[in-house]
Amino acid sequence: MSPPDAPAIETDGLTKRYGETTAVAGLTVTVDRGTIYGFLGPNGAGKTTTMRMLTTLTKPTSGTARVAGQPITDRESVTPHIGYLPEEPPIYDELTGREQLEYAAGLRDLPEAESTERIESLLERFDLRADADRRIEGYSKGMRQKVGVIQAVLHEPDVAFLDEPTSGLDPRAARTMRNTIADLADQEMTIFLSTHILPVVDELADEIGVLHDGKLVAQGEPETLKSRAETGESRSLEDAFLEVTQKHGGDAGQSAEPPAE
Ligand SMILES: Nc1ncnc2c1ncn2[C@@H]1O[C@H](COP(=O)(O)OP(=O)(O)OP(=O)(O)O)[C@@H](O)[C@H]1O
Repeated sequence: MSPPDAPAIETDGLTKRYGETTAVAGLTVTVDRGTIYGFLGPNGAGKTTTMRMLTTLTKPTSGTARVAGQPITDRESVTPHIGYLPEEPPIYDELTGREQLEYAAGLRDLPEAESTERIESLLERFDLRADADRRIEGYSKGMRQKVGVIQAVLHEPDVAFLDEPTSGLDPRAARTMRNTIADLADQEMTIFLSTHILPVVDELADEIGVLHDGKLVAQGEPETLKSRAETGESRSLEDAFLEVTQKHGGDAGQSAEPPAE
């Protein structure tokens, strides 16, 4: 169990360097339990590197972090508490969708009855039941994405790290994804959500952090970020994003184009 009062995520000066490149520079953030944290930033800002550190896949160069109260240096204690959907979901083409999910449940030591029930209900929810016994090699990008997300939350982790969860999904599936994320947060799961699709973050996030060149350049509730400090007048999240990433240098405008869902 994680300590009951610990924040879901707590980082202090988290830094990652690759040779001359500083991918993440002294990141200090706190994410409360049961909230949805929208993690934004232009291409190359350091979002994936941050998520890889928080999921113990990459070691920080310096700084510390705790996820579900566990230090990220202790991989074995962090892993049971987290789920991760990376940009390319780790799935086996030769398995069927259902076999892949059963395999993922097995890795998490989920009791069979519980995992069967959850797998069936998530397959149903994502409209994948009819294809669940086909091999993944024949799946579309969106179907693979659905399998990736289901396996990231199947074991009901305390914290789910989702990198572009709506990528490749048609509008109906993207809506199912957004509703699922909101439901999971209602059930006290913390969602660390990275996406370039700003309306998704605007709709879902309780708190937003904007990363630029490895540094956190803005943080707050969506409404706060959207309100202009000088006049109090509201602007779109896209305008706010462009402004904070422009102010801190770089050609943020290029990277803020929302990709098609
Ligand atoms: N394994 C690596 N070796 C060297 N440099 C790396 C490595 N991984 C990331 N970087 C560099 O670190 C910086 C941050 O990359 P990262 O992938 O974390 O950005 P991102 O915000 O996830 O970008 P995107 O939105 O394009 O996915 C980039 O300059 C990238 O080139």
